[in-house]
Amino acid sequence: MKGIAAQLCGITRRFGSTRAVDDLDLTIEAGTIVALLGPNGAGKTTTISIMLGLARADAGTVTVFGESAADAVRAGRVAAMLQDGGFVPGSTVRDMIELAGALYPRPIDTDRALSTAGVRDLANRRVDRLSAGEAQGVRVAFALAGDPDLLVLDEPTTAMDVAARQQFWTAIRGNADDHHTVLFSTHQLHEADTAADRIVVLAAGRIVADGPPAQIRAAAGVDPSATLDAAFLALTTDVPAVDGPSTTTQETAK
Ligand SMILES: Nc1ncnc2c1ncn2[C@@H]1O[C@H](COP(=O)(O)OP(=O)(O)OP(=O)(O)O)[C@@H](O)[C@H]1O
Repeated sequence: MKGIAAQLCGITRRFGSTRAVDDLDLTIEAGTIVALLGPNGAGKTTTISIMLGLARADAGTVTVFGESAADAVRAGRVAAMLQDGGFVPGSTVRDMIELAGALYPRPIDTDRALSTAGVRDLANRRVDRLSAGEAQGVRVAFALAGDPDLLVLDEPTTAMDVAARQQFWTAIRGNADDHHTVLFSTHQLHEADTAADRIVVLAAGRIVADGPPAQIRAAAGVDPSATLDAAFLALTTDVPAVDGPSTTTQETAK
């Protein structure tokens, strides 16, 4: 299944005078792993929230597998792992993953989701007794359980230790094929460098570079052997924000 997983055209979202996302065009091809990078406040979470239908755009259109984000989510084609995703208190990890699978038309086996996410040993643990890194792993299993066509991950490895991060990226790469598309945001740029087919760099709500890691370095004018951090800083430092007219101020996009 090649084709377009998600398409954002002319997306703008303002919070008061801040343009969190500013006339953004982004097409994500099916079967690719795409990293969304940007400094704090660049608009990554807002973009992801709009793509998932969790926040509205002030302007522009979003389609996911050719339909509205809400319809794609309802059809079980999209799953997300968000920064603050919570669990049902008192339930076990296994309960949560079974619940996640039950929400989707073609769930994978619960043990497979747990193993892929590296949390099988935690299956009988209560979710309110997990460490922060363990909880991240369980969120990964939760997102994988429905075998979604598009997996959206907002800063997925935050709080994971080195071994858990390695296992996570092995699982994500192993899961990516023509049928599985992954979009993730991260501040761990080396992870984007090694895991992503394509990197989209946002600053002040706009795309300032887009392409495979080598193209990002070239766009930044840094040496091909330079770290992605160096390219990122060259691309995103001192990008001016564009102020927009005041509209919504309190609405939640996170
Ligand atoms: N609910 C909200 N109300 C007001 N302003 C908001 C809201 N959500 C986001 N913003 C603002 O929109 C801009 C983009 O925020 P967003 O959370 O999308 O950035 P981000 O790239 O995900 O940042 P981070 O890396 O810190 O998570 C920021 O200036 C932020 O302060």
